[in-house]
Amino acid sequence: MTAANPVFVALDTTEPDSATALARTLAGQVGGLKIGLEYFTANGSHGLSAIRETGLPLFLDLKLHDIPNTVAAAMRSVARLGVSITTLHASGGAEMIRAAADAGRDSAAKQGIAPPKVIAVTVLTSLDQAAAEAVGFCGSVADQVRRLARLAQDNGADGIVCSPLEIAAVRAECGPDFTLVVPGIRPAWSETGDQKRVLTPAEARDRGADILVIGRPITAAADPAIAAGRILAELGL
Ligand SMILES: O=C(O)c1cc(=O)[nH]c(=O)n1[C@@H]1O[C@H](COP(=O)(O)O)[C@@H](O)[C@H]1O
Repeated sequence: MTAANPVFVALDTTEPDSATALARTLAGQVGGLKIGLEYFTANGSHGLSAIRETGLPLFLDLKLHDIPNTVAAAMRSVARLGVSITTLHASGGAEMIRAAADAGRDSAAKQGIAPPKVIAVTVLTSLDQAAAEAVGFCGSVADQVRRLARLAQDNGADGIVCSPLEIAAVRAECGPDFTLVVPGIRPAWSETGDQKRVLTPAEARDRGADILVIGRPITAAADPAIAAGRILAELGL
């Protein structure tokens, strides 16, 4: 179930003007726009209006992680914003995931709008094996991702976030209809930065990613439209 254009660009900035300008510049090239903590904490839900005008699907990446009652309440508000995708941390546990997924669907239904896909973050792509062990994850990162993917699917999440390296393991565990959102995407010509578990856009797509989340390789490029065009060409789009 790979989207026609799987590229979602991460508009990681606090500035509404630059986010909007970038969104307009890239609107004809990408499949969607991701707004994260950096932007949302600075601008709140009002900051979404101008970006929404591009007409592209919005992915509101807040990575909720708290007790079930708190996350469910936050998810009710997120679901009223009319975004297509949102995130929580799978490590918040079964009850938290279930409460959030149910709350999002109920809240959207009351508004008569489609619910956001609830996507559970497994092991952040900025963690390598040693860093994952240091926070107490046991076994290999791939095993931990697979375990959290199973927990997420069993408790009503629509999909997960994982690095490109775990796509095959999660597909085998969760099947073809579970949405795999994949950051840690680095074209051969771009810097890795703080990302640890990375592959190129084409490698991630070929392994079965549904959504490729790409930030700095596009947004920090001298010309973001040219960088996006290069990535689309590598994907054959
Ligand atoms: O949930 C996410 O989107 C996410 C999860 C994860 O494990 N790793 C990760 O990088 N992300 C997000 O994906 C984007 C990656 O940006 P770049 O590293 O600039 O391509 C950022 O907005 C991160 O917040």
